[in-house]
Amino acid sequence: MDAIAPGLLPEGLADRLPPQAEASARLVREVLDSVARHGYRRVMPALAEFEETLVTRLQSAKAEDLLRAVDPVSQRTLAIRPDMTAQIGRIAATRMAAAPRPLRLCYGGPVMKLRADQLRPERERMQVGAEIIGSDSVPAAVEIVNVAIEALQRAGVQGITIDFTLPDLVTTLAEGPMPVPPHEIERLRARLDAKDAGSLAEMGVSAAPYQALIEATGPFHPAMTRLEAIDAGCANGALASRIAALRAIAKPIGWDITLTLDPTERHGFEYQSWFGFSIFAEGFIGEIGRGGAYQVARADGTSEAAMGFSLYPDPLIDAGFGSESGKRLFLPLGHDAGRAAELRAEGWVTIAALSRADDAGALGCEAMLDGKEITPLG
Ligand SMILES: N[C@@H](Cc1c[nH]c[nH+]1)C(=O)O
Repeated sequence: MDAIAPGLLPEGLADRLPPQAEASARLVREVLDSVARHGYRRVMPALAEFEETLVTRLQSAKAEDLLRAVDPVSQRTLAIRPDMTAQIGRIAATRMAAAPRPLRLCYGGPVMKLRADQLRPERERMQVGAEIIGSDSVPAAVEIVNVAIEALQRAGVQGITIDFTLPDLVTTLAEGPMPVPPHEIERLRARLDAKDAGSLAEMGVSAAPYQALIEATGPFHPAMTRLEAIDAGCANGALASRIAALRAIAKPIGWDITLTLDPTERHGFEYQSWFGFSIFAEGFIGEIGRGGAYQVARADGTSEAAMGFSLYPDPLIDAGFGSESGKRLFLPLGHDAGRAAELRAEGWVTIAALSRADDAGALGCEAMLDGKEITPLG
């Protein structure tokens, strides 16, 4: 094998340099501060854990999608977390099993996937989010969606779109009022993913009623009207409670947020149940966040309802969110340390000379301390 060039990182991994490293930390901080005001308390799950505990807790990550290694210490396979929600579930089901419900927790940190996806080449991503453990009710969904929106808006994100989905919709219909043989469901879902009405028709009579679901996609209100028509027709009222829930979740959302519906969307919703949502922001390709209802498995075989959201803020950071350009002041050799401390307290960033060779301009300073005075640099 050839030697690795110095500074080369594996595909999909990258360092964050100034000023983005600081911007990333600031943005994560802003989101966490915003959710903390709603009573979410921070946990810091471990960076890696036993593969089986990550895979089984939510049926989320499939083992082959995890970055794994055999731990020489425990002789077991460890995996780097691909999604902190599963870890929050583990913590809630074990060490915080006795904590009162609903349990509100939040988190922020890097996660790692084995493979990049088509839209995002990076494998390591920052994830920040909040989870309610102990409820997946409509009020829990209302809170989670609104807390996510508020956190993004406080961070300055505009042009937010929330796309609602019903992750278990197809299974519910296929097992109930719109029956499809179990071995056909996957094929049906793939064709719905492709929004290909023609290929659905080719699947035969049992798949035909599903064509209407393709039409129930797009701006929220017209799409909901179409979903209601499906419910009144071939779904035989099986969706009534879901439709009412979606309307209740949508109701308090501000007019400045665009709402859409994509009832059969399942990409990224591997473990969510009756409700899911994706978050988009104007000018960004792909989602910047996602959330929904799910179940956390407990050791005794029972499960607990939960609801949460995760944001993936890296594209925002690349676009300049979170950056704050502090004014940089050069402190020459022998400067007045007391005055410099005062100026730092006023918000200046000070760069102290270590030798006569240090160049204020090259070090990015816009001013210099001259006695007690600030002198702008040309
Ligand atoms: N962790 C999920 C989103 C989520 C949080 N809570 C529930 N769902 C994801 O990143 O896709």
